[in-house]
Amino acid sequence: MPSSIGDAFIAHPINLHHKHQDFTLLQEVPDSYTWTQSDDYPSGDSVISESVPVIDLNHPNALQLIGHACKTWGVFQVINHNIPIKLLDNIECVSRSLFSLPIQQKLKAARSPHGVSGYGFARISSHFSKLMWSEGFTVLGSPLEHFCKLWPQDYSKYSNVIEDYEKEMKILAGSFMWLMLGSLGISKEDIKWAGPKGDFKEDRGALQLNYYPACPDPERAMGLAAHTDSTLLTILYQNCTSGLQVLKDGVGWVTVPPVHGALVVNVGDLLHMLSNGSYPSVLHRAMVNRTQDRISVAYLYGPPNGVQISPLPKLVGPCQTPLYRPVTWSEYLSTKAKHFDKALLYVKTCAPVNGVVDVSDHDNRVKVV
Ligand SMILES: C=C1C[C@]23C[C@H]1CC[C@H]2[C@@]12CCC[C@@](C)(C(=O)O1)[C@H]2[C@@H]3C(=O)O
Ligand SMILES: O=C(O)CCC(=O)C(=O)O
Ligand SMILES: [Fe+2]
Repeated sequence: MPSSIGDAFIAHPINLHHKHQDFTLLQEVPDSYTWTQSDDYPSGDSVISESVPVIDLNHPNALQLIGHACKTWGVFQVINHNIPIKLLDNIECVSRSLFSLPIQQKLKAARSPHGVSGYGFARISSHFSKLMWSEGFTVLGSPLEHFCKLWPQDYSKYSNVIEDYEKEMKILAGSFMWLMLGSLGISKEDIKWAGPKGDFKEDRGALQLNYYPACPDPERAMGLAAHTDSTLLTILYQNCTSGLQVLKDGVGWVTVPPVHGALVVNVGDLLHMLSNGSYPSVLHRAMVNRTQDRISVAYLYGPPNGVQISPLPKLVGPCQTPLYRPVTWSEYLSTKAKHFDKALLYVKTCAPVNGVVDVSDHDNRVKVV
């Protein structure tokens, strides 16, 4: 099993046989980018009767509001988070500069099939037969190695912004951990790996820059297909073009409108496990726009290498068994790379008895039949 997230995909490299596209040359959506219902394409319009909560972190009841949003939606937007608007502007500028480089230049920093960092299709692309109308750049740790290839002259001004952003996001993500878990009655003593000061100093994150070019036929294209994040939590900055949608049980796809200066926070699969299923990891996707391009930056936050995530004992009733078995982040990423939307089933302690899933006898895992 992989021991760090940089190794998580070694056993499951992505081998896409499609060439990278220069979207600016496309006057129409090619067949390989045309999604239909059977490709998991969105049916109908998104719902506007309900909206994802926008929470002011200075509100006296912020903790309760966050807890409620996590339980009912698995996602919320936050304002007054103390991240300077200037830094959000700067990360958007760096992303725009990167994606507007010529395709040959971007490919110099291409992600390797078994790697995490670099330029390329979203990792989940290998689970779909159609291509997504987007480009991505993933940063794990320092962006220097790749940025030297993209901008041989002035890589440091770009990498400084990324490093500042990563630093701020890491601190913010640590605070969200306590806010999201605090509302479930979890305190600093309950999580040993939070470190002696409870500041989650050792935890780590990856940064995903996403670019969605304007699309001549947005109804038939998909920016980023529906997925849950394999994280504890994700903090997303989206620019002023809408595109993010979340699926709410019994309601449908709901657009998360950009709110100036706000950040979107969503529950990932690992926090869902830690909460013993109380918090859903929200299914989300990104749609594209006919006239405007769109940029988003996701900070994907997870536990340190080697730490096993399992339901917190306080959240498992005295007569219950925990819903999930312990897994490290890299083990889970590897399971996700192989089984995608079935990954959570594979880490369940027992299979549902509805006949969809069967317990395999030889490796003690769940087999989907
Ligand atoms: C730490 C992570 C989390 C990853 C894999 C790895 C690096 C890149 C992340 C994303 C970012 C884009 C959506 C996603 C679904 C994808 O394709 O790559 C994410 C995935 C996950 O959350 O599973
Ligand atoms: O672009 C968006 O709004 C969503 C991006 C996303 O889901 C991701 O990077 O994991
Ligand atoms: Fe996501």
